Amino acid sequence: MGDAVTTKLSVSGLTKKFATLDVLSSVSVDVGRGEFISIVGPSGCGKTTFLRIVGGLEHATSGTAALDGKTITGPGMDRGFVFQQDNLLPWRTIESNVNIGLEINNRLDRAQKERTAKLLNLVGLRGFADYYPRQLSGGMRQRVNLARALAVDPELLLMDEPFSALDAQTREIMQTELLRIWEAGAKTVLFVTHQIDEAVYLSDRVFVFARRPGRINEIVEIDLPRPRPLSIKRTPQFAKYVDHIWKLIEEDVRVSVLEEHVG
Ligand SMILES: Nc1ncnc2c1ncn2[C@@H]1O[C@H](COP(=O)(O)OP(=O)(O)OP(=O)(O)O)[C@@H](O)[C@H]1O
Repeated sequence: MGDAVTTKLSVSGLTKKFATLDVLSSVSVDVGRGEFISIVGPSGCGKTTFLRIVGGLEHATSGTAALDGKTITGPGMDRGFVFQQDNLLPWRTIESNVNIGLEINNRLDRAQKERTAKLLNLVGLRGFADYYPRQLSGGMRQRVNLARALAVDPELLLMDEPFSALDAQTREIMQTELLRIWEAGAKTVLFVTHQIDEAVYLSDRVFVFARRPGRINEIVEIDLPRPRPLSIKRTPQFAKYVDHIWKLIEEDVRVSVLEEHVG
C-alpha cells in the first residue's frame, strides 16, 4: 500500500437476509485504496454475497457499502468482476470478448485496438486477439476473463474464486501474474478464495469470515515483503499465517462438512 492510506471502500453495519436466513450480520470494515484483500471462510459464510453487494448485484437488507464515500446502489464501471467461470462468448474473438464491457457502455473508440493489445500483453496473451475461446486452455481463458474485467479500467476488482478451476501449477502462475498486474496498476482488490495459502500469498490483509450468521471473525494483516516470489510460500513465517487462519476456520469447516454429510 502507498504511504497515505485513503479509504476506497467503506462497509458499515452490512446485514443480509435471504428469507429467514441470516447470511451476513452487521459487517463493518474499511478497505484502503490500492489494498489487496482476500476473503476466506467456510462454505456458506456469505463471501460471495458480500462481494455481490459491493458489486451492486445484490442489495443489503440493512447497512451500507460506499465507494469513495458514495453509497453503492447498483453495478458500475468503477468495479470489475472476475468469476470462477469465464463466461466468454464462444462466437466472439478474444479481442471482442475483452471489449464487451466497453461496447455495452458505448465506450469503444478508435484507440481501443491498441489498448486491447496492451491489455492482452499485460495478461500474457500477446498475439491471441483474433483467436476464439475454444482455441485457448483454461488458464488462458481465465487470463482473458481478467483482461475483460481490466478493460473498463475499474478502481475495484472483485474476484470470486477466479483460479479454482485451474490446475495447481497454472493457479500458482496466475497468482504471480495477478500480483504483477496489481503492482503495476494500483487497483484495489477483493479476492474470495477457499485456499488459505493463496489468500496469504496475495494479500495485504485477509478477512476471515465466520458462519451463522456470516461476519468477520478476524482480520489478519500479512506482513510479508513485496514483491513476493513463490518460494515465500515455503518460509516458516508464511506457514505461520496459514496455520493461524486455518485454526480460525477449522471448527466452522468441520461443522459444514458434517452438515453436508447429514444432508
Ligand atoms: N439468492 C439467494 N437466495 C437464497 N439464499 C441464498 C442466495 N444466495 C446465497 N444464499 C445463501 O446464502 C448463504 C451464503 O452464500 P454465499 O454464496 O454468499 O456463501 P459463500 O461463503 O460464498 O459460500 P461458498 O464458499 O460455498 O461459495 C448460503 O447459505 C446460500 O445458500
